[in-house]
Amino acid sequence: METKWNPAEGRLETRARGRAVLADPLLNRGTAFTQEERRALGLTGLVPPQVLTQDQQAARAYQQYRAQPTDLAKNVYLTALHDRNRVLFYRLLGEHLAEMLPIVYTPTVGTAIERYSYEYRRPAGVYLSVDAPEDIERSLLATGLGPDDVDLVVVTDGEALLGIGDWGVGGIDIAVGKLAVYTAAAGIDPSRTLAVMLDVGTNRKELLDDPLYLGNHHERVDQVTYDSFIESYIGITSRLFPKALLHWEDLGPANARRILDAYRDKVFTWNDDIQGTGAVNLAAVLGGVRATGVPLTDHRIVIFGAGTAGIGVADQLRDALVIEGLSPEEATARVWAVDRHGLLTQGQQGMRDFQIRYARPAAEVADWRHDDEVGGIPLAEVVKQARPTILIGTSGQGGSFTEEIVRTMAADTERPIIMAMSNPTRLAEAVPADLLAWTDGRALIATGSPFEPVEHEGTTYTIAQANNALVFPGLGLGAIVAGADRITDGMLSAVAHAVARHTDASVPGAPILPPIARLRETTVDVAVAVARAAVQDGVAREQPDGTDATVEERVRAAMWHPVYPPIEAV
Ligand SMILES: NC(=O)C1=CN([C@@H]2O[C@H](COP(=O)(O)OP(=O)(O)OC[C@H]3O[C@@H](n4cnc5c(N)ncnc54)[C@H](O)[C@@H]3O)[C@@H](O)[C@H]2O)C=CC1
Ligand SMILES: CC(=O)C(=O)O
Ligand SMILES: [Mg+2]
Repeated sequence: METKWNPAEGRLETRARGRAVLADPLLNRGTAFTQEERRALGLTGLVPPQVLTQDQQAARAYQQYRAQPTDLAKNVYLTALHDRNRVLFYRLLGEHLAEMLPIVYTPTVGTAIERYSYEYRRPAGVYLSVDAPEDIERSLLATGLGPDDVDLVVVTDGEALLGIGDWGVGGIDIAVGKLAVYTAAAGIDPSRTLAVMLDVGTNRKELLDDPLYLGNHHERVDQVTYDSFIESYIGITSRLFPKALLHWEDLGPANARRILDAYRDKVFTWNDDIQGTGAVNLAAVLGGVRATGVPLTDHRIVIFGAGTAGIGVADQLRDALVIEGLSPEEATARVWAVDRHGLLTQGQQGMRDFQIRYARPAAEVADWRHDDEVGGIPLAEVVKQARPTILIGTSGQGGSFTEEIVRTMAADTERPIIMAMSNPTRLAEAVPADLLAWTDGRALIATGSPFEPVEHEGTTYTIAQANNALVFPGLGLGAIVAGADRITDGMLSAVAHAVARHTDASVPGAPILPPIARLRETTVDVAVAVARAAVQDGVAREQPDGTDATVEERVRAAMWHPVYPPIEAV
């Protein structure tokens, strides 16, 4: 590689000179290069004479950011900064995390994905095509990264992006967005990460018909071709970058679970939508349950949208109920899962493998109301009959928690816990102001995308954001620090409990999750808990000595900070 970090000297060493320096976002610091650095790197005359401090650069960049007319324009501005000067991008993002996360992540990243081929400026990450599997290795090597150089790879195939569906190659934006959160929250070194787009086609006709669409112009490939491509990708990536955590994002429901089950015991991999969402949901439930004063084992849970995220959520709630003393059967029976054809019920046609466990016995629901349009027992009837104390939405169906449904639930439950987890904002199953109005302020609420606080009868309610962003950075950091080679259920459970320790929702209006503005602090605790769980579960290659302080010191020391390091022309 042209540029290398020299840990012994604590400096970057580069053979790059002149315009090549300015073109490399990991090296470029624009007007902040000192005169000496400019001379050594062949930059004299290639940047304006004045040398600025990073503070001055950050203030100017923030003004430019604020001057952008729309959220999409802000996203495009930040993407350009990310592609020009990565240190400055993270400095800005870290300083204005609560303000900018909705721009680089949900909800605006959803718009950026939809507009990808139109707003395109520069490539980001690595694009692997199903039509040329023989190029996988060459493309990954073209990054110049070697076996010790990569900690984390975020990959998507663009099929189920947030709740907006299949946007093909535009999915690269979610991989880049997730990496931005990893670095901003957990200080994962951005030069040690990779965003990968697996282009296996798209089934969105408007993209296929659009000559400007930048991905492969064919439909998604059949399963045999897909599986063989995935197998090649995993084999080659884990051989080239043996230490890297392979993060899966926004795969379609048919593939997400199958890939996780096939590989989670073989390589260092995890699925954010299944496992990360499960962990953040459990954290919110634990925070909410504490505020209700009713033990977890006495709660009844309805999940609306039994797909990748919904069943991931169900699985971790079920595991938590088992840890609290229920048998696996009793724990499973606490969950009613509703999908597009209504309540999952034994004998129902077309259920996915991973849904079957949650299908209710036909006898239990024999006299529950069937809705012909839905083709099964609708959510409203499930809420009426099952009398949930916890209602979770992972359906991507905006507004589906109607006033009638919420009022029915709240009639039976003192403090209903209601989580509208679907993204982006317009797909939330309900909005917080309505939930508070319909429950006289009694609901304990979380949403997947950020919402402003709500005033209700003299109390200000801060709305918890139940987004896997609250957990995946710490999970990644803890796993990397521990030198883990697998992600275990114990590590996920540790994540949820670590996050839940950061909340006290007993105060009126307080959120059931810690705020995004404190994400970096929460993340350190999550990472410590994960590193300890990795040791306990026997998957850590680096053995910390077991005391909290030491693990925490190791975690903090591993965090990258957005400062310009010394640089040496070699
Ligand atoms: N807050 C968070 O951290 C996360 C939120 N999500 C959100 O959850 C939603 C679902 O994401 P995935 O599980 O990845 O997608 P998915 O496609 O795997 O699951 C969606 C499920 O909803 C079902 N569904 C569709 N229409 C329905 C209807 N009318 N009634 C009931 N069920 C219906 C589908 O059949 C499918 O099983 C998305 O909006 C996504 O943004 C996903 C991951 C994390
Ligand atoms: C947050 C996330 O992973 C999703 O909405 O898919
Ligand atoms: Mg996702």
